[in-house]
Amino acid sequence: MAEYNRVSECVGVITLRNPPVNALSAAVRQGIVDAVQRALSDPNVKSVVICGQNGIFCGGADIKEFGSNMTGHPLIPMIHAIESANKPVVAAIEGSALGGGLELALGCHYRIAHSKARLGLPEVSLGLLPAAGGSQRLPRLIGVPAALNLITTGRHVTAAEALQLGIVDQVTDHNTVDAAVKFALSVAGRSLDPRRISTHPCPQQPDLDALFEEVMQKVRQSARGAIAPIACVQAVRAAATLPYAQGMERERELMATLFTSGQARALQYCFFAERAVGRWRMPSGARWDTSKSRPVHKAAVIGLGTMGRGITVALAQTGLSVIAVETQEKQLMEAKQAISGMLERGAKRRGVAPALDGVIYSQNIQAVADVDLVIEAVFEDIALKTKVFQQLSAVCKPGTLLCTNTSALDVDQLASETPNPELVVGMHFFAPAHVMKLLEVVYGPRSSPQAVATAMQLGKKMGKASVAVGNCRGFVGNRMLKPYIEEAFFLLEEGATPELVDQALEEFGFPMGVFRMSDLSGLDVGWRVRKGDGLVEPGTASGRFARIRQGRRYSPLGDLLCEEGRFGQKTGRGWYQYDKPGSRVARSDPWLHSFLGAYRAQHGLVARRIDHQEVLERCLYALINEGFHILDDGIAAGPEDIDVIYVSGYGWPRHRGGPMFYANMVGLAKVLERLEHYQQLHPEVPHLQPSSLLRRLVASGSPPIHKWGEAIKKLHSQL
Ligand SMILES: CC/C=C\CC(=O)SCCNC(=O)CCNC(=O)[C@H](O)C(C)(C)COP(=O)(O)OP(=O)(O)OC[C@H]1O[C@@H](n2cnc3c(N)ncnc32)[C@H](O)[C@@H]1OP(=O)(O)O
Repeated sequence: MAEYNRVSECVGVITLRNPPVNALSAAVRQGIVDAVQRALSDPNVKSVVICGQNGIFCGGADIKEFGSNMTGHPLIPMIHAIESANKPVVAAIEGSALGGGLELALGCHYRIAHSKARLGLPEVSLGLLPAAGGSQRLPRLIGVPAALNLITTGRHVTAAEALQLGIVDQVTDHNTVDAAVKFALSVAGRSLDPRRISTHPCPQQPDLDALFEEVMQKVRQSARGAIAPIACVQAVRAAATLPYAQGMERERELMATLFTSGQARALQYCFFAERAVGRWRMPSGARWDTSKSRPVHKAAVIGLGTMGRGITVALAQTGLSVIAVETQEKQLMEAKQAISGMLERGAKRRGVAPALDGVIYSQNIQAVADVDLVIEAVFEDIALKTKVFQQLSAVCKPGTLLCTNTSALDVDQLASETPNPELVVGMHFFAPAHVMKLLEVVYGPRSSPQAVATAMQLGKKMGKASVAVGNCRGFVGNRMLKPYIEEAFFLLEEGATPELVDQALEEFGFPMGVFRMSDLSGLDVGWRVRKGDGLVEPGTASGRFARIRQGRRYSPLGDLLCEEGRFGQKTGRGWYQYDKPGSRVARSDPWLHSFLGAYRAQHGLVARRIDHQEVLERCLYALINEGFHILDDGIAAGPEDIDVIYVSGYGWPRHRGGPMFYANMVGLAKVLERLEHYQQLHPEVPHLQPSSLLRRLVASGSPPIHKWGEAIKKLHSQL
């Protein structure tokens, strides 16, 4: 797992071999220890180079080992042995040096990086801190402010930035191992004392206390309940204020707390879940590894409203050539200006040239005749979308993939209106489409595996967390959101306020509670949908029966606010009040509170005290319950798909892993018991009726989340 060779007579080269990322598994650690010993005891060897096979130095500790009892040679003494070696050790960094990989490099006396290499300490994103001495060595090497920035954000830096910060000693465009060997030869015999980072004091920093206070405040604010960023600040503070050995002790204590925390488990689950969703599969048996995607060189976007503009930008930024179509000249000109601005700002941020020439604007749908893929993003209206799809079928060359950007419409119905339904898939983007990470790729029963593979591949190219899901009302994300929002409305009827509900959800970790979010996205959006569903009734009927519609409990609160013209931020009034239309700072609104009081009186509802626990259980367990229905229906292939959707697109706190992971952490039996409890209290609310899959999983002993797939298969085969 670590190969040892002698080159140029006197340089020992240690190559980490553990594909795909040369993670520091127990076998690799042992291999390094043995090879270092061999090099140091060989009198012919004057210096040592450590590198990784296949163009990647090291992706860090083996995250898979974290879930088990870690055995084997520990990382810290291994790195210490390298740093205290009496022969120079040079790290030859190609590809990535991340986490434990960079900590290993920091234990070396010199670091040479390829110009395309990326370096970082991303442990914080796994709920950890760089606890193989990284939190103590990096501040000593590059100073406290820069180290705090890297360690608390986990961001990766380019080789150029690493050189500027002083993390690496040299950057090369050529063969990195050759450069490192040459370098190792040149430094053989030099004193190593100044090169042992752990022996350096931290560079002096004026106003250290003020700096730490400021950073801690910033981190607490952005962490939204995550504990690792705070521990990272504490560890760097130890580096700045304590001798190395004591700093290491503090690093160890902080790591022990993080390591056993549920948050680290949740974040590591997210890491693997994000990769697992790329290995999509459909109920038909089609899979990612047996379905070939089609090349997409040229794409088109139809409809340049907010979504179409964002999608055009996302496509153009991947280097694709894009035809952007809008039939009205004025709208086309406005869109062109807006898209160019977005491309320019994006390019400036990324330090590249804007892809302005990549977009061709047209009023004529004929312009898309030779594209490989079209994304239709016209208004959310099935008749309009059908018309556009029929036009596209007539205009596009044979085999062009037709994608619809819809958040709720029936993808299969749309497909059935075209001569080639196998070429149709949904691509549900989230606004703003060039920023938001999530993409639901929606397949209907007739979508071909190739169409799904192509949309998934395109999503990956756009840097999206792309999740393949089946076709149903609301797909996965919005379908689960419905019971969540309905429960929040019911809680208001029963005595809660928007402030109380939002506070409970924001303390849980959502960036915005349900009512602040509703004010941001516009109350009229849901109103329109409810009207379409025939749920909105005019008038002021009172009593319980006025709140039973289509056989189930219904809260008209949102409709009543819309009737008052309260659409949220855009009108300056919604569940909260705002200084003026478009303003973002939500303030409590006395009008709303008296409105709720009058509403309850009208309907004979007596307000009761509702606590945060009830808010969380009612809103979150209703949402999770729908997740179980979705799994049972085969709309999502596994819990990971649902969790990636919620973490990437719906603000579910990442350190809680996603709704299905959270249910697993809370305990399925507990979730079931609370749903049964609330269902007894509210029998007219079907979404509180526990899903049969949840019941069956509990009855089969609540298997851990990574075994749900097997359990679901077994349970289905028994039906
Ligand atoms: C005492 C504690 C000391 C140290 C703590 C640590 O070091 S924690 C680990 C810190 N390292 C990281 O967080 C890096 C994680 N990996 C990545 O960011 C990327 O994988 C990387 C290295 C940039 C490569 O990206 P790429 O897009 O090329 O590949 P991909 O992400 O799809 O990964 C390929 C497969 O490798 C698996 N993998 C990646 N890193 C690790 C790892 N550190 N341990 C175990 N496995 C890892 C990844 O899961 C992929 O496999 P798959 O089967 O598809 O899940």
